[in-house]
Amino acid sequence: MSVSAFASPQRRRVLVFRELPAQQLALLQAQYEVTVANPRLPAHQAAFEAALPLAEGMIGSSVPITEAMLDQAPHLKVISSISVGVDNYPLAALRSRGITLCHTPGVLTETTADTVFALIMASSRRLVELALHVREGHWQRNIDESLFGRDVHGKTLGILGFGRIGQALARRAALGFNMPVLYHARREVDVAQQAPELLGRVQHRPLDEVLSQADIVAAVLPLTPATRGLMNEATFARMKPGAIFINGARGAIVDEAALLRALDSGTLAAAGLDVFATEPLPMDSPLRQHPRVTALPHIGSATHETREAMAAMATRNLLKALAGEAPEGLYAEGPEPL
Ligand SMILES: NC(=O)c1ccc[n+]([C@@H]2O[C@H](COP(=O)([O-])OP(=O)(O)OC[C@H]3O[C@@H](n4cnc5c(N)ncnc54)[C@H](O)[C@@H]3O)[C@@H](O)[C@H]2O)c1
Ligand SMILES: O=C(O)[C@H](O)CO
Repeated sequence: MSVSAFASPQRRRVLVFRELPAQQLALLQAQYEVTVANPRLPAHQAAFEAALPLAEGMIGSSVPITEAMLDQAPHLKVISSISVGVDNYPLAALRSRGITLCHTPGVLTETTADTVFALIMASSRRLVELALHVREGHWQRNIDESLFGRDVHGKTLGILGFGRIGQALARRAALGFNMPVLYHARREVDVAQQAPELLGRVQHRPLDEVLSQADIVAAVLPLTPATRGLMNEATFARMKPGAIFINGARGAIVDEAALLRALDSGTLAAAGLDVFATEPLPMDSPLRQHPRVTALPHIGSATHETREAMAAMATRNLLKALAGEAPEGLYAEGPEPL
């Protein structure tokens, strides 16, 4: 991606802070003067900062937007995130400044649930480890039980967060793999109304019960002040000995040092992680080499189809919100603030 600006003083300005497909970029350029500058790239930082003072709209993802940036952007009206998670945005500051936040719920739900289920399979059946066993030439005779995995079908799945992705994950587990599902969420879901196919197959339980009864626990809830560090020394200690932990949410919901201790003490048999406290995962992170960790580079929604759908939705959101119309992906905090 190159830093680019298309000068025309009278046009309203939009700042694209992460790569956008050409088709979406063209839609923006047809109406607005567009600067493309990703502040995570040193070569783009100056252009990003220079674009803030006149920007009315911003679109992108994976960049923490700070109050200091908002201070530099007095004309900003809309931020359109190419993500469903909104933990990169200072929600209270946006609210108090009257800046609209949009996101991309729904279009990535099924793909992210696929990724989380893939991590469940990979961690339980040791798929990555055993594929490397073959690739690295260690398959010289039939494997013995030291390389056996654990069944997934029929095991109890605990889901932390039972919104769009949690319910899509429950469908895969309950309907496809005959797994009883326990879930922990801020409130009980009316399954008969919202997910009738899961009636009788999922149960809302307090966190402690989900942790102590599930064979596999998968986190798919947002990162908020209430969920930061949710999985820590005490909560890992409540999990079944030999259980498996999967994180498809955000890295910071986990105390990674406590996770490593739970793996090394034998409390956890394995962990499957798509997200980390620091991304990309630092070279010296022990999670990178741990034999019982399957680590992915934050690919929950990373398919061609889904990333295109997210970019298209985020672009529509930005155009609508800047036109003063109601965008499909308006981020609205629920009755309980995050
Ligand atoms: N790994 C990835 O690439 C990837 C992709 C998409 C989404 N995500 C993450 O998944 C999250 C969930 O997405 P979604 O579309 O299912 O959201 P959603 O809003 O539909 O569902 C969130 C669920 O979490 C629950 N929850 C919220 N705060 C809670 C708390 N303090 N305690 C217990 N439960 C709580 C809610 O009650 C709800 O059931 C996103 O916010 C994002 O961080 C990750
Ligand atoms: O929140 C999301 O949409 C995913 O994590 C992709 O960034």
